[in-house]
Amino acid sequence: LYDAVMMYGLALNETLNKGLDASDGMNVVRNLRQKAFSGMTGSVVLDDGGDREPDYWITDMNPYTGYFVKIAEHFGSRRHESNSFQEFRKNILPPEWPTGEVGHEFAPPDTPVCGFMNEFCQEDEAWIIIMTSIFSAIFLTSAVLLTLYLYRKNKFETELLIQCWRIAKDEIEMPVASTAASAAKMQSNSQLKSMVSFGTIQQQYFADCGYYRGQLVALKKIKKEHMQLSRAVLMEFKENKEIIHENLNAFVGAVFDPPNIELVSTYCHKGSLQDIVMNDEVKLDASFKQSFMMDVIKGMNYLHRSHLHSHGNLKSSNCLVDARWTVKITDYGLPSFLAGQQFTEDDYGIYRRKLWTAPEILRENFPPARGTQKGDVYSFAIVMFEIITRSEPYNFDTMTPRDAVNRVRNGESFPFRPTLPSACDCGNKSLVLIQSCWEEKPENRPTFIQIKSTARKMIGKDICYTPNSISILDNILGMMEKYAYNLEEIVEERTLELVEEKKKTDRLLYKMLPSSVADQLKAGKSVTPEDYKSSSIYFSDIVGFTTISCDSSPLQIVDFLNDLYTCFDDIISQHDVYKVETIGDAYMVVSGVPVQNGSRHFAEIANVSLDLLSTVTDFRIRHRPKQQLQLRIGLHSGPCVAGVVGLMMPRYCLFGDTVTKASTMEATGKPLRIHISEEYNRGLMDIGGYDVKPRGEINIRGKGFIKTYWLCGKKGFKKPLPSFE
Ligand SMILES: Nc1nc2c(ncn2[C@@H]2O[C@H](COP(=O)(O)OP(=O)(O)OP(=O)(O)O)[C@@H](O)[C@H]2O)c(=O)[nH]1
Ligand SMILES: [Mg+2]
Repeated sequence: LYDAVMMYGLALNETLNKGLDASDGMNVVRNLRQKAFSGMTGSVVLDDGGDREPDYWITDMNPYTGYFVKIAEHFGSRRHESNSFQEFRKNILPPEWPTGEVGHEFAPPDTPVCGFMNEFCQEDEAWIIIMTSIFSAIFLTSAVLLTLYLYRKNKFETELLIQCWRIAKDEIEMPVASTAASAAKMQSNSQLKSMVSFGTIQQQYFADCGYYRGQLVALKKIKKEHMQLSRAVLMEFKENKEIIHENLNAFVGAVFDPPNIELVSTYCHKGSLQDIVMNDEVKLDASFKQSFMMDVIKGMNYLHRSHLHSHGNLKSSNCLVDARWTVKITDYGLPSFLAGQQFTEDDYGIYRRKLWTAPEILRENFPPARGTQKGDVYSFAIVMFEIITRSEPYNFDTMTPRDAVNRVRNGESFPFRPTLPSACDCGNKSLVLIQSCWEEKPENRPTFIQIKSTARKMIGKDICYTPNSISILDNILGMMEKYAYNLEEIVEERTLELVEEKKKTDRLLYKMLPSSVADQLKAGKSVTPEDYKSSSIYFSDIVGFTTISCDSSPLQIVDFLNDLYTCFDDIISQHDVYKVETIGDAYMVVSGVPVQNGSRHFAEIANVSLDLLSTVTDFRIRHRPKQQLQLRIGLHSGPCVAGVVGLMMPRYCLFGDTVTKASTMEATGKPLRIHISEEYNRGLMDIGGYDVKPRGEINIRGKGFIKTYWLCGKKGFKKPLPSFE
């Protein structure tokens, strides 16, 4: 503080001496430069900038003794007076550095390489960071890719080694007897047919089948006794397992237990396309054929775009038809696995296999194991020919398969092919498509993508399908819907007819039996006999009917009785009476049964009798118009029992003495007269208004002499009646 006050005092004095304003700090500070005085801390020297040049010395700690040793001195006060460096800086001892080195030459730089604020190294560092990041990214990516590659390779190899396609023979259960029989039956229809069609084939194939994990599978025996599972074969199995498409028959796996080697694939219930198209019992319309064609095209299109690239053995026996009528192509892939089979077929069989092979492949000494895509298109043309014509490609009655194959191979000036029909139910464009597919030059044949689009257009135009729904199932469903709708209408119609018929039957039943009785019988109940306390019974008979019958033909009699009883029925329908029966010329009517009517039955029966008698007076027999019909009527009243007798032809009958007596009244009466009993007469008298005359007493067998009466008319009865004189 002393030195500071001194310094300020000197500067202030000089400012004032110069006549400057001392209240301006800058003036005072400017007079502080280049000053020297002796202060409390020694000599104080200020340089041009007003900074103090101090005197000091530097000590260094001796690491061995632990004492500080003066190694240099600095005399700031002398700095401006001396000309040589040594005069104001004096090195006493060389400095010893923390590195162990001794001497000024080992002194660390006064400024760090990258500067105190890293200002000299910034650009370099950014560059290094960028480069480091790039290299790290490249390294990391490569490492990830390498790991991925190794992982996939490892996985692939593991999968190859695991052999997930491999099936142990005992994992396949043979179908139990009934299932096997039905499976055999399912096939035998088609297979048997194929045996007939290809009568000259010596070996008949039947697909063996079994159950693998509950699924019905077809087993195909490979004709090889020894075989190594090479890497190529393993790869092929893996490839086949990965193929999944609606129109490619699923490859389930293989039994590999040499000499037993079998391929296992999903079983198709309807057999092969060959079996179906050659079976006359299977009716195929155009839509079915087109659906088959579309299925084969879709399956092949997928196969050609898959890693399998081509089929190489496309033929109708390798197009299977499943339970839903979908075609599924089979026997694809596995070229190395299938190569070298020992076929035991004869010449016929060997050449038959080649009917689907394209001419350029037939000409090759070593045909490609997988075939070619264009070769598949040729095979497809032959399959399509078989579907459309439902016949074999060539007529083997006139030529052998060997001839046919040789002619195709030789490439005649007009290439030898199956003979196409002039028209086709699937549309004539199908024929054009077939021709383009079996072109001699492979490059002129279309690809399956082109075939698919042509077929879609063709089918879309010719047939009712829309291009997006070309499926036989859609077609069948459509047909079923229509059928169901139609069926509903038919059921409705039939129900109405049934109701009408039932009404007719009911009407007939109600005519034959009292409605209460008919209802009971309809309900399946037994009819209990009913007791009636009071009823009136009418009996009538045609006088001389036997004579009339003898003189007439049966038909005339039927006509006559029909006329008469229709007329009678018409009359009785106007009264409260019930017609019980007609037996020949006898006519029986009752009142008060089956519906009781108190004592009204006396009057009802009397009225009916008078009406009938009056009608008879006018009635003319059709074939004997001059003859007067004579009716004998007897009436009686009393209790009776009514019931139904018989099960086959149930009849409503009346029983009791009243019935017998009424019949007797009729039998003992006279022509064109109404003979009534004493009991009945009493009832009539109670009602009154009837004209009744006593007949006197007559002798009735078993009853003795009884009083009887004649009913001759009724008050107010205007209809004509015969004379009772
Ligand atoms: N029902 C039914 N029959 C089949 C099945 N697989 C094959 N078949 C029948 O077995 C017969 C013989 O088949 P394969 O042994 O493959 O003989 P191929 O098809 O004539 O000739 P390649 O395939 O060349 O060996 C076929 O014609 C079919 O009728 C199937 O899943 N279900
Ligand atoms: Mg096959």
